[in-house]
Amino acid sequence: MTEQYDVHADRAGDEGAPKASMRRLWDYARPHARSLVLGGGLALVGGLTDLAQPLVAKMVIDALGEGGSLTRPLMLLGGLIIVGALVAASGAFVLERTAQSVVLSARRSLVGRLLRLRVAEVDRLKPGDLISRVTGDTTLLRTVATSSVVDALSNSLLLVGGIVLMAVMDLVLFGVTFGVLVVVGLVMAAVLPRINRATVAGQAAVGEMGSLLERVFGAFRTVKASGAERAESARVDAAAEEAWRKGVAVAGWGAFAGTLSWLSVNVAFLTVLGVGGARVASGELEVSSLIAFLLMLFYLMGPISILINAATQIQSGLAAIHRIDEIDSLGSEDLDERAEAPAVLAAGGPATVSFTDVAFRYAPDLPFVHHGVTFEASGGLTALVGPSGAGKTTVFSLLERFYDPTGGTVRIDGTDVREWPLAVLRGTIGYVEQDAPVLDGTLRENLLMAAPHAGEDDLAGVVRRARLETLVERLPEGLDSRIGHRGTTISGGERQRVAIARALLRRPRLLLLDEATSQLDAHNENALKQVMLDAASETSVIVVAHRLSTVTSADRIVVMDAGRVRTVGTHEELVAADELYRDLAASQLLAADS
Ligand SMILES: Nc1ncnc2c1ncn2[C@@H]1O[C@H](COP(=O)(O)OP(=O)(O)OP(=O)(O)O)[C@@H](O)[C@H]1O
Repeated sequence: MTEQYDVHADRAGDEGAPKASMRRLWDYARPHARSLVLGGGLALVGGLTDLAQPLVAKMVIDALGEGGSLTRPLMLLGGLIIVGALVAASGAFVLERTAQSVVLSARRSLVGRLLRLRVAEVDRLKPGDLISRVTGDTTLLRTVATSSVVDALSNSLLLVGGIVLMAVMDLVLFGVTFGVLVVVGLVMAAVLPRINRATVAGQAAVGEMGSLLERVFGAFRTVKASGAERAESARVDAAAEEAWRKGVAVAGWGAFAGTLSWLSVNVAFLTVLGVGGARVASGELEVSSLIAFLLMLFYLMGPISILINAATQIQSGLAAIHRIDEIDSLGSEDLDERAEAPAVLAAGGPATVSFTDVAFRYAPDLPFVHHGVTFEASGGLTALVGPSGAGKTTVFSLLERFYDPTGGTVRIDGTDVREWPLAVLRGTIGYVEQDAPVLDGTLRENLLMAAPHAGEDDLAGVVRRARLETLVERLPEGLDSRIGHRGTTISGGERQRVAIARALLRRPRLLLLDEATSQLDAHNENALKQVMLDAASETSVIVVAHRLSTVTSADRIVVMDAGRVRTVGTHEELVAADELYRDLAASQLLAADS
């Protein structure tokens, strides 16, 4: 499925310049406008004091020439330097703090969006790449949305200020300098898009590395058992190398732009020195004016290189925003927990479920999985049985609204699930997935995940109902023991009962239980059967049963085959009347029990 991924890390680099605009950059910066203005203002004042230094230096030289006192101009120069440094440092701190805040809000909003993505979207994505967007791409925003924008604005002002002063000082020398600046501008216009493209491709390669690592750690034992460490690490290496290549390209273009502008200013310096020297010799220009002009030219090297640097960083920021914004274009869920449930849904007691002519496929380019599924389940224990791939687990996904049907209607308590507020719908259902995942953390955290406010009595109750007492006793710190990454320290059967206890703690009106195919021994199987029957006495339970032995006493058994409901009945009725069920029962040595 991952092949269809269209927010595709590795393709982003081929798409030309990212579409994110300066306006989007401003969207990130706007909430911090006040700190930006403060930080930028301080930085600008710091810069202006620098700008004033050549003028004061001219005063010093003039005073020297006229034999006047040096004390005042020198004190003025020293004061300017100290005040300028202090003001510039405060500005830098305010801007850096704001930059961190921009990253924080970008991360918060991105994480919020990611967790609300529709399951169908996540099916197509590479989680490792998504993680790199939250961790890596947001980091690129750090300086861009603040310092770089401020640098670009303030140094443009300083540059313009410097140019105007130069024009006032001497028009001929100004003409020479201006010509050089035009050349620098043209070079930058050619280089920036290249930096932009290389940055996007570099970030995409970093995302690809994340995806590959996630793939390895998702099946770590299999990778080891297959002796595939070397091959897998070669894949990650290749992505890392691609990131390196693009990073080097960015560095290369950046260095080229920087050097060229530096060279140009030096050429301008020499030309101004030559032309200016000739004009001083002919008496058209004072020596102090030439020195001040040259100082101004050198001073302008600062704003020019900062501008070039800012422009380069802004390209990286735009590339990051492009990747972050791609998440926005994906389908997300409305999980408004304050949404009101229709009156009928507020009812208690076991929920009723009905599927009416439901057709469904996972994606438009995939074949149909359900071809008109119709059945009802109200209270008690309902079992879904049938060959692998018949579409049983898909029934649960449609009830949870992980996906919406392509045709037909899924109803709970007579109301189309699409009309339920999503949070209310999922609050009504307890869902135990087939591989019953547990999250890294303590047993208690795992149980309380779906019902954080449940009390100790409720907790003890579900531990008892899910037959978890022995596990709790065995674990060194009872409920507060860590059960590890993916439940590595507990058995498959225990994991499943932990998942059931978690689901029961939510007091669901409908419990969906996808039975594991192979994890249970006879003891665990019997325990599971008892847990299911207990739960079915107070709520509706639907179980996808791979072992008929666990569901022979179900109130109704729905036999599914190739995306259709073949028949519905009790175990005895089906053994008598349905050939497929009889075969399934016979293959599991159950027919004789009936
Ligand atoms: N997320 C998905 N994207 C695309 N196809 C899927 C997805 N999940 C399941 N399928 C396909 O849908 C079909 C039905 O899958 P489903 O899991 O509902 O069957 P099942 O009856 O529960 O099978 P099993 O008994 O093996 O668990 C299968 O062919 C499967 O490959």
